[in-house]
Amino acid sequence: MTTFKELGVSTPIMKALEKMGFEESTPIQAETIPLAMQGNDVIGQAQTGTGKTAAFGIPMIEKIDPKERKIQGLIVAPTRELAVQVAEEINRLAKFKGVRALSIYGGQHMERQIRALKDGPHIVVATPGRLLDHMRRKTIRINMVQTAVLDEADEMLNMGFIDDIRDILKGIPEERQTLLFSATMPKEIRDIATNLMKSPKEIKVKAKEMTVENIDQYFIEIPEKFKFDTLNNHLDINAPELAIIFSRTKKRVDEITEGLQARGFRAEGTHGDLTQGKRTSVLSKFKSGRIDVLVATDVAARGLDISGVTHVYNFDIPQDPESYVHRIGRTGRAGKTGEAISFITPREIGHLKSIEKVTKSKMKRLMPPTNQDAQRGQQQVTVDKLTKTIEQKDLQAYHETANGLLQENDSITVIAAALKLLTKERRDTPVRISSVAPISVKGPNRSKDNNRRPNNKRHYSGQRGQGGRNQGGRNQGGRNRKGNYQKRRND
Ligand SMILES: Nc1ncnc2c1ncn2[C@@H]1O[C@H](COP(=O)(O)OP(=O)(O)OP(=O)(O)O)[C@@H](O)[C@H]1O
Ligand SMILES: [Mg+2]
Repeated sequence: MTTFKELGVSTPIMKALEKMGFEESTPIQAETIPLAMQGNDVIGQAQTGTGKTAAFGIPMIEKIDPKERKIQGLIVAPTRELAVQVAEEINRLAKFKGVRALSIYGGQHMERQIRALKDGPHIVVATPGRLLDHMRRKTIRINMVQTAVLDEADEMLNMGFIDDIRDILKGIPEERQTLLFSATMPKEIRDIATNLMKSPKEIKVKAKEMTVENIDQYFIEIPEKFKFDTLNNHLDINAPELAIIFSRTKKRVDEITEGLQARGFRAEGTHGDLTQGKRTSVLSKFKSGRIDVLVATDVAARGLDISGVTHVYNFDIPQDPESYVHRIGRTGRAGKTGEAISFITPREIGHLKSIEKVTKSKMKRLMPPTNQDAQRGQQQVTVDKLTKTIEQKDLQAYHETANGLLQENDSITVIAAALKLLTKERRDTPVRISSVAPISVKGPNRSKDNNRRPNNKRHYSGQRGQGGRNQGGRNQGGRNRKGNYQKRRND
């Protein structure tokens, strides 16, 4: 392991790193920082949650002259939440150098942003659409930018942001340095990226698997109509500290959220149709633990770093293996462990295999828990809580009352009553989730909801459902689907 000092990081940033509790660099940081500080263009690929933000953030901050009140660094990120988060991390890193980062994104008041831009930030973190808006209105000056970063580069290039990115980069001096980062980088996307850069150095942190090994990956084969109750049972058994449930459509996100609330969970949903204010407030409630379950579309799949996320559920399996990697990467970050559980309908088993092939990791099969399992699981959660309290040994004040109770009842009854009181009441409010077609290779365009462009060049050909009705055996299904997956990549 390499220390940041060994990487040539300057004193003010060292001070910030110490405050942030970063003792050693992560592999992507150890490889990127020196190369980027020498001025190289870099394509950096490393698993989710391994510190890519600081890997590009530190060399960017190092190059900035704090006395020059002009935008010298520009970071482009695919979602608003991510832009905010990256700006926060940059500000933490840059605090003692007097360098300031500002996030700008759609859905926020233009006037307020313009005022904030006039305040002279050194670094701007922006979503592509809003940044272009400012460029066209000439309310942002990026002609002094020396370093440009595309975070989640493949995501932005993949679905039609390529022209936007090109337009953005055209506004920046040619002698700029360009850094491009993501946990996934399909070859074709990397080729596009390379065209935007000057003989980039490629850093790929060697890993056997695309996913980090501290995430335990499971799948449950389950027909569509049983998914919700299975999710309910699973949440009861696992009692996650924080869980994210990914679903394919905004409508299903709303329905799952309402269903979970009706069953007594503290859950809220987020997707691209909500106002920015709502999205921000849901996320901050989740971060602070005021809700335990976040239901989301892929808008929350990329880059979000929320500590305490112990479980990720794919209520619907995503179309792309890359999306799978990013979704499950919301847990198991910075060396912590996590669990990812994907619900697969029987027709989607082939798709599961194709995801496993690309990610080079295996999901273990879990049997769907029964209601009885859930009940037992819930009681276990209570028992664990009781045991913890017993271990704390601070119970003297209750002894007399306890004795009194035991004189009138037998101990089993008393404990059973305590367990009952402490166990979350299971509700069986009926919940109906409208159905969706299973993922099929020749399925519809992948429905993401962050400002996809209509001129999306990558699309699935064929009719909805065809591939999914492939009745071939599991392996055959996998082969077919993989074949189609590759076709999509090449079209
Ligand atoms: N050297 C380090 N030591 C300890 N913690 C670190 C270090 N570098 C980064 N972290 C922390 O690890 C977490 C994940 O970092 P970050 O969000 O940059 O990951 P990422 O690689 O960009 O992941 P993703 O692919 O999901 O975007 C953050 O909470 C960050 O503060
Ligand atoms: Mg990131």
